[in-house]
Amino acid sequence: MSEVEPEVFARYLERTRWFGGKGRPFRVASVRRVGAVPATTDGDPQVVIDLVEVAYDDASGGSEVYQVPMALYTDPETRLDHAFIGWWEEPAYGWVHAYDALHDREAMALWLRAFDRAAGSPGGNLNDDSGLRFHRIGDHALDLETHSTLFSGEQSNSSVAFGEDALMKVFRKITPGVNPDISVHDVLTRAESTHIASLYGWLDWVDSDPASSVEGGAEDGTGTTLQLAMLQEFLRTASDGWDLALASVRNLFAEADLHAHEAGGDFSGEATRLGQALREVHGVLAEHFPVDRLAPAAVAELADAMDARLDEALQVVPELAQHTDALRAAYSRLRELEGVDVQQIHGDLHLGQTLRTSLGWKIVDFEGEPAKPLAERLLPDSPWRDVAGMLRSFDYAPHVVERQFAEDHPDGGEQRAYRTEEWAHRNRNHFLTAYAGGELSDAERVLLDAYVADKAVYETVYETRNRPAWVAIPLAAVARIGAA
Ligand SMILES: Nc1ncnc2c1ncn2[C@@H]1O[C@H](COP(=O)(O)OP(=O)(O)O)[C@@H](O)[C@H]1O
Ligand SMILES: O=P(O)(O)O[C@H]1O[C@H](CO)[C@@H](O[C@H]2O[C@H](CO)[C@@H](O)[C@H](O)[C@H]2O)[C@H](O)[C@H]1O
Repeated sequence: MSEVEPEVFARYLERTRWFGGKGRPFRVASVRRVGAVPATTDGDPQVVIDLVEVAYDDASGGSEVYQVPMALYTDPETRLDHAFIGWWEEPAYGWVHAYDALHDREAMALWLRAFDRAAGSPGGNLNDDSGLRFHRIGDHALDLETHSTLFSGEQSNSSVAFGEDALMKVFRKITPGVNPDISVHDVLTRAESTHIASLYGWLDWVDSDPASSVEGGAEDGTGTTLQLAMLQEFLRTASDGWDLALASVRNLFAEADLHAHEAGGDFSGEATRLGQALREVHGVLAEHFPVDRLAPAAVAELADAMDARLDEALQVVPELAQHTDALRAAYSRLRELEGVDVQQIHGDLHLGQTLRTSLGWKIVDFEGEPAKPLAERLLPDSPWRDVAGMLRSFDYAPHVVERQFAEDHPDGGEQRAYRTEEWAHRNRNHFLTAYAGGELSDAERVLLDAYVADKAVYETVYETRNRPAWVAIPLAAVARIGAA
């Protein structure tokens, strides 16, 4: 048990990018020490992991658990001032200064060494008395001479690159049980899929305290397993698919007289390759995870779920009200289907989850939609949900650039609007044709239309909450569904 005052963590959480409860009234209900990363020399810092339970005091209520790994030093480390959490007396170590361990190269080197030692241990597992278990798969030899660099992007988790060799993602919001990012990467890695970053290992903690009842936990006979971190191949030649798409649109806008297929930086070849990559990944997932066919009653439930999501969205985005008939009609057509094939999918696919490397496209982040409960994210779903996510992204990219251009160049709006639709249409078509391998059947079209509508509604809520200036993009898509 940690001796830290809960307020210390509350103040720290509010300062981080990854805390999902910002803006909501909350309090730290409990702090639990799960263990220490094994030190290898006397000079190493103590690296400990706490789980911080946050309880919300608003109408929605509920609670969440966040992982806070810390590097503890007896003297202040000014190089880590930006990652300072607090100072307090620890029963085992005395007075310590605590820093977020993800910012500390010394602490990260210890994690990497623990993963490395797991590779040489029986079964690829390194267990310590506290219940921390480092697992390794494959035969990649980790480069222990590298320095760690914490990614600085807007992330719901925290990723640290070890040179150009490996990437460790530390999950921040912790839900008991299997983390699909690990389980899906595990399967795709063993199946030698060429469109993902290979999994090198992961870190679990087994909660063997009988007094701690963690709901939904995966019991393995010795306790409840919580998955804390994932180590994988670092894609060193990667460019973000979203950034590449934006660059392509900018090229098109800069060449006012050219069509999308004539402009430099045409994206359609990449869209085709992305469609092929997704098809391959879905194929491997279907081979290795359960597949099922939803009977009409279950398909009706799918339509009901979309209706319910729209009902909730209307509370946040009242502008949706004028389009509800068209949206509900798109969902309702699902009820006419004789069945729907479902399997393990990505669940939250968009261009920002794709990386172009010298060896082709890679798909990352198989955790599913962050806002959904874990049990829902683990359920098989239609692959057309992923396809719809990508189609929405091909719509977003040119509209985002169009908005940026409009700020700097008030003239030429009509032509840019034409170019925007041209780019979106061209790349959606290339992606879809490559994915489907030909014309879509009527049933596939119904499924795809429903998922596209559902995703656009989700996006209106996401943008209203996170980037209100962008809500016009998905709202326009919803309006187009109404006009079709
Ligand atoms: N294996 C990898 N190699 C290099 N960059 C990666 C790799 N996996 C993810 N990324 C990049 O790291 C960032 C965060 O990854 P992501 O898995 O989406 O994290 P989160 O779950 O926090 O959203 C993204 O910019 C992504 O492009
Ligand atoms: O990447 P996350 O899993 O956190 O997904 C969330 O954030 C995404 C934005 O980063 C959001 O995606 C939406 O905006 C993208 C452009 O920034 C666009 O390409 C996507 O098509 C659009 O949905 C995603 O919806 C949200 O879940």
